[in-house]
Amino acid sequence: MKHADKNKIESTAAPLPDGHPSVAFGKVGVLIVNLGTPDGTDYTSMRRYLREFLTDKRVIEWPRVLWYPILFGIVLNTRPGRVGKAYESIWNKERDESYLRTYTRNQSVALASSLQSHPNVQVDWAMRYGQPSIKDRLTALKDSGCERVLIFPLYPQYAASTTATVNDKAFETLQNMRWQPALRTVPPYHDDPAYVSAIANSITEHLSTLDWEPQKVIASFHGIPQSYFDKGDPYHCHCMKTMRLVREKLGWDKDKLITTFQSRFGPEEWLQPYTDETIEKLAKEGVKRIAVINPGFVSDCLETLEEIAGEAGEIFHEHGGEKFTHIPCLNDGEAGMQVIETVVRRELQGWI
Ligand SMILES: C=CC1=C(C)c2cc3[nH]c(cc4nc(cc5[nH]c(cc1n2)c(C)c5CCC(=O)O)C(CCC(=O)O)=C4C)c(C)c3C=C
Ligand SMILES: [Fe+2]
Ligand SMILES: [Fe+2]
Repeated sequence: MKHADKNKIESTAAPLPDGHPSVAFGKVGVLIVNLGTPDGTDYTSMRRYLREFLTDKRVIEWPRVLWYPILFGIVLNTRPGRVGKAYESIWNKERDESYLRTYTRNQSVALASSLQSHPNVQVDWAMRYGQPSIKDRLTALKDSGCERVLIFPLYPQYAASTTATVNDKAFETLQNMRWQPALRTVPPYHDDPAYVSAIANSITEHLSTLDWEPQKVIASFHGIPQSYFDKGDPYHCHCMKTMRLVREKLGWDKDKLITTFQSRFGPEEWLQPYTDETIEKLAKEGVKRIAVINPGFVSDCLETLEEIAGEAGEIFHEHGGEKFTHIPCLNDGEAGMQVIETVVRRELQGWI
């Protein structure tokens, strides 16, 4: 037996004695998890989703006594209607769901297919907020015989408000299990050569489809409050490292590829430079052609389709910009699946 085979799950069990409860075993689970999404764009669905999201202490770290009166008194009364309209504009009407859900499901199906040569591996998907929940899918994997489960938070750059809260939820689910599966969590892969190449290639491939060349390419990441960074969150460093590597891969200089942060929420200062302000400034300075990419988002969603492809494009045009293009996320395409499969195969080493 090769060294790496020692940890593999062998199904050499004898038949169960009479009266013994039936047990499923011998499998390895992979659970890919993205942020979440409302079930519908109506007020009730939006409120339920935002409530689950915005009561997460990993997302809003303010003391509850200060935050809850604002959340329940103002935010959850005003935001569901406004954000519901934004979701409506990017809703996948064919499936009556958000694209984030569509892409995440497709990624799970494609990953399962690429791991077909390992029949004991079972792939599933979940959302941190909304459905399908981490609790339900992790329990289903365990019940179907997964003795080992790899949790894959679909965020290349680690942030406590994304990666850690997925892992927290998975471990919280285990707290209620008598017979827990062994759990592994996927580390950030912001500097993985497969990911860096996929982002660099997606830029060059997209630009080759245009009959114009952008003067600037903006890499816009979701922001976090500056105070989270000051407390030690590595997110900013991960974003900056990703973009240094992408720039090196492309052989571009610093002026051509700019890193910015979007999606501010609340009155605090967030990571800077802000995407909207940068785009406005560039347009005012006379830059006429830009492209924007969202390397931190594995799948297109509200934040990329509405906030960037929609709103950011409008800001650019309003202030004198002429040509604007949004470079799509890797989604469930071949290059994106190559990244997901590479990371999963590496993290499953010793288990398959
Ligand atoms: C303080 C609040 C928030 C922090 C911190 C935050 C971090 C963060 N979020 C993502 C990825 C996504 N966020 C999305 C939507 C979204 N984010 C917040 C707030 C914070 N995010 C809110 C309130 C919302 C909902 C929309 C809204 O009300 O504005 C999404 C899109 C989901 C979809 O269904 O399309 C993603 C994805 C990251 C990566 C991140 C920290 C690094
Ligand atoms: Fe967010
Ligand atoms: Fe740093």
